[in-house]
Amino acid sequence: MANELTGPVPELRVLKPEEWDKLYANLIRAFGGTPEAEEERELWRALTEYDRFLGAWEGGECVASAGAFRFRLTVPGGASVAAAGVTMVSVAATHRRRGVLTSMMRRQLDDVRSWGEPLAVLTASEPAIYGRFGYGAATFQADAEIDTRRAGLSVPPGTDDVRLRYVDPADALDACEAVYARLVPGRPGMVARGPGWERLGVLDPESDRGGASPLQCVVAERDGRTVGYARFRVKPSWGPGGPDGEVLLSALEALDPAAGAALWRFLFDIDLTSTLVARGRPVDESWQYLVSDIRRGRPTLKDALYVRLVDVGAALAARTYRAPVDVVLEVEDAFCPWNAGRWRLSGDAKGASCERTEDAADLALSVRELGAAYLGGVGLTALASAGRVRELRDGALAEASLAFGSDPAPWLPHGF
Ligand SMILES: CC(=O)SCCNC(=O)CCNC(=O)[C@H](O)C(C)(C)COP(=O)(O)OP(=O)(O)OC[C@H]1O[C@@H](n2cnc3c(N)ncnc32)[C@H](O)[C@@H]1OP(=O)(O)O
Repeated sequence: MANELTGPVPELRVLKPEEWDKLYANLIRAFGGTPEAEEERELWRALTEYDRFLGAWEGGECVASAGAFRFRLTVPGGASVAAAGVTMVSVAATHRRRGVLTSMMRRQLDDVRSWGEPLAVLTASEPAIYGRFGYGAATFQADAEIDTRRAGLSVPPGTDDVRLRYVDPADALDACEAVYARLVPGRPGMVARGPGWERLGVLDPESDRGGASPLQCVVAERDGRTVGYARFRVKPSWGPGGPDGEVLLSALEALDPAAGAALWRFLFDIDLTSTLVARGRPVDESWQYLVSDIRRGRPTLKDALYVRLVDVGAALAARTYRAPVDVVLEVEDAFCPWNAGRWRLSGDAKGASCERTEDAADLALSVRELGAAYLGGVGLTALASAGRVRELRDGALAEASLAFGSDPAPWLPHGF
C-alpha cells in the first residue's frame, strides 16, 4: 500500500559528523548517482549543521535524509526572519513511497516549531512533492537566452562613470559579498549569507563548466568603491557564419541603476559572443527594461522558493503590508494543526499583528496558499481565481491581495 511503512522501519535520528559520508552518498544516488566535484562536496560538508540534519538508518546504511539550515530570510518590509532552509532531502529508491519522506517532514516541522522559527523554506526537485506538507511556491525566477546582437540595449545617464575591472573571483569575494549584503534587506526572498556561504558563488569545478571558461568576475567601481559585480563564464563557438559564443551568467548584483546597466552592457558586448544566458534571475530585473526588444531575451518563468508558515501568527506579524489591512483568515492546515483556525491580521506599511480570534472569517485558505502569497510575489486574487482562496466578506480579497503584494518582486538568488 502506498505511503505506509512496511517491513523494518528505518531509524530516524540526528546526524553525527562521522555519518555524513554515508548520508551524502545516499543523497547523491537519489539524484542519479553522478558524483559531485570534491570542492563542492567539501563545501556542503562544511555547511552541514549536524544538530539540524536527520538521517534514516537501516542495518547501518543511510536510506533517507533531510536537513534544515539556519537561515534569515528577508520578508516584505525588510525584516530578517528566522527560517529553516530545508535541504538534502532524499529517500533511497529501494524505500520510496512507503511514507519515509512523510515521517521526516513530520519530525522536521515539529523540530522547526520547537526551535521557534516561523518559516520553513526550500527549493523543490519536483513541484508536486511539497504542497501536501503545506509549502507553496512563493517566488519565481526568470531564465533568459538573450540575443545580444539584436536586443537593443540602451543605458541610463551615469553608466559611463562606472569603471569595470576584471578581478580574480576569489580575491574579490569580500568586496562582492559586501555588495550582496547591502542588497539583502531590500528584496524579499533573499537570504543573509552566513559564514562559508559566500564560497558557493565562486565554486568552479571543471566538471560544471561544460566546455566553458573558468569563472570570470568583473567588478563595477565608482570613486574607488565597489558598486556591483558580475560572475560569468564564456563558452566560445565558431559556426559557418563566424564567432557565435555564449556568455553564461552566474551572478550579478548592483547597488544602483548605472552600475547595473554598466554590467549588463559589458555582458552584452563581449566580443565573439552573441548570446547571454541568464538563469534564475529576478522576474523584474532591469535588463528587461534596458532592451528595446524583450522578445530577443526569450524569457521564461520557473518556480523557485517554496515557503511554509510553521507559525502562522508569528510569520504574518513579522512582515509589513503595502496597504492597510484588517482581515480574519480562516486557515486550514492538516499537517500542522496548531496553525488551523481563525487569525485576525491587522497591519500596514509600518507593522502588523496577527492574533487568534473568534470573529467571523473574511477569507478562507490553506496554509499552502498563505505560503505562496507570503513574500508578495503571488497574488491572493490570482489564487482565488483558481478557487484556492475563498472570499467570505465582500472586498476582503481585494484589500488583502493589495496589502500582501511586494515591489520589488521576491527573489531567491541561489539554491541551497
Ligand atoms: C528540498 C529538497 O531537497 S528537494 C529534493 C527531493 N529529493 C529528490 O527529488 C530525490 C529523489 N526522490 C526521492 O528521494 C524521493 O522519491 C522523495 C524524497 C521525493 C519522496 O520520498 P518518499 O519516501 O517516496 O515519499 P512518501 O512515501 O513519504 O510520499 C508521501 C506522498 O507524496 C507523494 N510523492 C512522493 N514523491 C513524489 C513525487 N516525486 N511526485 C509526486 N508525488 C510524490 C507520494 O505518492 C505520497 O502520496 P500519498 O500520501 O498520496 O500516498
